[in-house]
Amino acid sequence: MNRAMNAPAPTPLRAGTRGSPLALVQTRTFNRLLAAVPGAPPSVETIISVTGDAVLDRPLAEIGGKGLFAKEIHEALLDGRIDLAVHSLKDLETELPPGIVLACVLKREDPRDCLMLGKGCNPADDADPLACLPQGALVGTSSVRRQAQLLHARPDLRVTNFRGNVQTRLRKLSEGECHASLLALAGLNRLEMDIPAKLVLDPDVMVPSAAQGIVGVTARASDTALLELLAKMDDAEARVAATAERSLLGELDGSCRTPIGGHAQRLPDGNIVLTGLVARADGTFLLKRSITGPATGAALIGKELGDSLRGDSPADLFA
Ligand SMILES: NCc1[nH]cc(CCC(=O)O)c1CC(=O)O
Repeated sequence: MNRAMNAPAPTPLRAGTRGSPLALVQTRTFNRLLAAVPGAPPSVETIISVTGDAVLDRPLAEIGGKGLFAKEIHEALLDGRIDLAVHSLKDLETELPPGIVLACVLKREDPRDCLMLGKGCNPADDADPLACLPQGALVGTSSVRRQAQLLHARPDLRVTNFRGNVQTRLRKLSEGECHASLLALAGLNRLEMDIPAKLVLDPDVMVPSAAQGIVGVTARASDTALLELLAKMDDAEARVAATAERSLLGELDGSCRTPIGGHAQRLPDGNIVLTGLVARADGTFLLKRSITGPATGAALIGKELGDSLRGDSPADLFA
């Protein structure tokens, strides 16, 4: 029997995604990885337009934070308009709506933040990477986490709200609207974008956001066959880091106005070290702590570190 002629083609999976260039690249990467799983149906992208993408003139924290990007996508999943959704995991709330699960995470891109440098900034100094920013420099970022760490290290700096894509930022830098801008290296790498002058900041200079650089895929909890398929795509290393970092974030329960960082790394002995950070947006308070433990206890480690950071931070930083 000729299967190609008689068997119906498998129904393609509808992969929900935001329409931004980064979201589309990530979704296409997912589709390509899925196609390599034996027996998997094809997956086609379905763009869901979300509120967060339409409002560019105000900081995310002000217009409603993380939930803003995912809400419409969760609804599409629960309505059955899509079968799964591909997200930047750092933009996904730690507690997913009932009926939705984090089905798999993909191999992590570089989790570090990077400075896009404009006129007057010279990446030179080895000992102090931030020394490339001139005294009193104006830095564009809409992230309270990046702002807090910057101002804590360099109280002379000034921060201005800055969102938008890389091209917009490059233009603003070249027009002298500010001296430098901060963004996630993972985004640049995924878009295969190089920028004229940049400085990558190590996590001990700038603690990244929980799950930065990790793509996460959500699906309906009831869709057991699909969950089984997606589980085959789960990257164990990224899963451990995501579990530790998101558990830390969940325990801290900050509003999105609270600067919080979380970064897990694997040690040569197999344990993980999780670094967490809580700060005040103006940099006047900053607490950073690390904890080590077994990868199998990633969720517990995150919870313990979150507890400890919260216990020693001003209460008004938390919801
Ligand atoms: N908050 C927006 C966002 N969500 C994910 C990324 C980059 C990719 C990633 O971190 O996985 C970015 C851009 C940025 O923070 O510069």
